[in-house]
Amino acid sequence: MTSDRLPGPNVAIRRALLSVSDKTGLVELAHALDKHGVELLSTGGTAQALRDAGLPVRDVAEVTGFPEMMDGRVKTLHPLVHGGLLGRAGIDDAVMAQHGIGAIDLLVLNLYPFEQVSANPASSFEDIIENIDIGGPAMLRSAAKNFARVAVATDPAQYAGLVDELAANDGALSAKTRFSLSVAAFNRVAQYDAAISNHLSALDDAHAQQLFPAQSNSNFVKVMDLRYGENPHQHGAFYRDLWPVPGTLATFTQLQGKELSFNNLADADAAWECVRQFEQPACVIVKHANPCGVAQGAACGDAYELAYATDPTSAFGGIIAFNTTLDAATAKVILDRQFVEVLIAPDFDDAALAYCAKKTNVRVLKIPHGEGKNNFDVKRVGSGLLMQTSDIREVSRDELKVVTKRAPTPAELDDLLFAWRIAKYVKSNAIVYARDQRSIGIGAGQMSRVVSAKIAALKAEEAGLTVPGSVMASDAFFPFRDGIDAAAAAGIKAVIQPGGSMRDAEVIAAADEHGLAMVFTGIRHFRH
Ligand SMILES: NC(=O)c1ncn([C@@H]2O[C@H](COP(=O)(O)O)[C@@H](O)[C@H]2O)c1NC=O
Repeated sequence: MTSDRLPGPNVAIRRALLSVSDKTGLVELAHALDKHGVELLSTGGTAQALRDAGLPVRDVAEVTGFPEMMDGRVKTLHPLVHGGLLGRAGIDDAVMAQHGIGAIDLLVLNLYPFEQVSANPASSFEDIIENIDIGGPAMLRSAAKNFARVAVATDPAQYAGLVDELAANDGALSAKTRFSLSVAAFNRVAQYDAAISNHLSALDDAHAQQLFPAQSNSNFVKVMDLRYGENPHQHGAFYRDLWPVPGTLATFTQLQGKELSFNNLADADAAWECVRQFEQPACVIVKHANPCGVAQGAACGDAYELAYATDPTSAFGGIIAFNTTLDAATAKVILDRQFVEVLIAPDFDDAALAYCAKKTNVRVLKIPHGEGKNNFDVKRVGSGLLMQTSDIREVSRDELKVVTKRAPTPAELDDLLFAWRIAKYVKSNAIVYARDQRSIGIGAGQMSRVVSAKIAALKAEEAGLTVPGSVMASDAFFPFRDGIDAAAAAGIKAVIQPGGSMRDAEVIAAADEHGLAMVFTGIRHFRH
């Protein structure tokens, strides 16, 4: 049942209760209500703010006959308040009259800032507990349950719409508005309770916060239904975090193109996360969640040409991401040359967009740069959830340990770090061949490392690229010397890998035999 089919008349707003922690927009809203002749009831600090603005307001304490007490722990928890919110028109009129309960038609309420206070390391445990709002959620639930007669606003962002509707409807609110406000209120209560539960259930006996709470409660907001899931017989939808991290995929704006699919979004995430790590203009082309070409160049066009040249066959129908503004010349080259599912960039020249507009099917996503990264990564397994901190570890030059007789040259070192950054985004077992800040061959998703190395060489050969002189990155250690032997046979000159195998000595000896330079990162980047 959709909200616009909900039966029910408009409700004239005659009496409102305002009780807000965040006083943004309060006075403006109250003035609008006052203009419509609405009686204003309010709690301590809110009432004071309204009085200071010259508005007529009645204290809830006067209505209930009880003072606010226990430092605000008890203010509105009273039948004269909850009866006023919960009483049903045409059903409870007699009992309300019998007990002198006046109907409240509008609740304007936002909650104690538990999320902000609990996230602040300077907050004491007592402060955090005092910021668990009790009366607020109780009133939100009462008003939201009774949407047939009552409207409830939980966020200053809703006020302007309310004021407009009251003006257009002669001081009344529609059933559709009341229902959508009710859903928003229940959502807010669910978010709030989830935040309290997550915080408290992550505390140990000394009240120190642990990384993983004993119960994990998540809230995601639907961005869109998708045509289908990973396959056409599956259903799909895309949700974002309540507060999306700046710079991540969920902050995208689709500027043009066909409806995004489940796989488009999964691949777009891989492409964007890989490309945004580079400082120079870079391009990443992704197919089936793996980069099939990555390069840095003087400008986005150069980067694209080099990335494309790694594997033109796989690039067909790919997701192409840039970390710089896409210019018109590059847009033209791409769109004239190849079929592309999604184009991603932090910005687009107007002329580039005009060119894209000629290919109406191409999805164009703008994702503004931002510093953020998701803190946690989750994966469903059966009726369970695997949760981990995200793989956001970068390896710096000084952390690299040279383990071979020959140390990498400065140019090899640059390429090793470049290849390492790509390997992090390639499904395991991942092998990346690279030279001069461009990928030469990528072997992904194999069950054995040596086969991934062979595939990387095969890809380079198919693309007509020369392997000799390239470097190799491996996302995890080589269990045997065969991977090094295969790489040396292909002409690889330097290797970057985590190290840590039982047979490291044998692997290092193989590298020395072939005159390779090899560095250990001490960090592994499995990606499944
Ligand atoms: N205890 C109660 O009965 C109660 N009733 C409303 N509140 C909260 O008091 C706040 C507003 O307080 P004030 O108007 O005093 O600034 C709102 O965030 C509201 O959610 C209450 N506070 C906490 O539980």
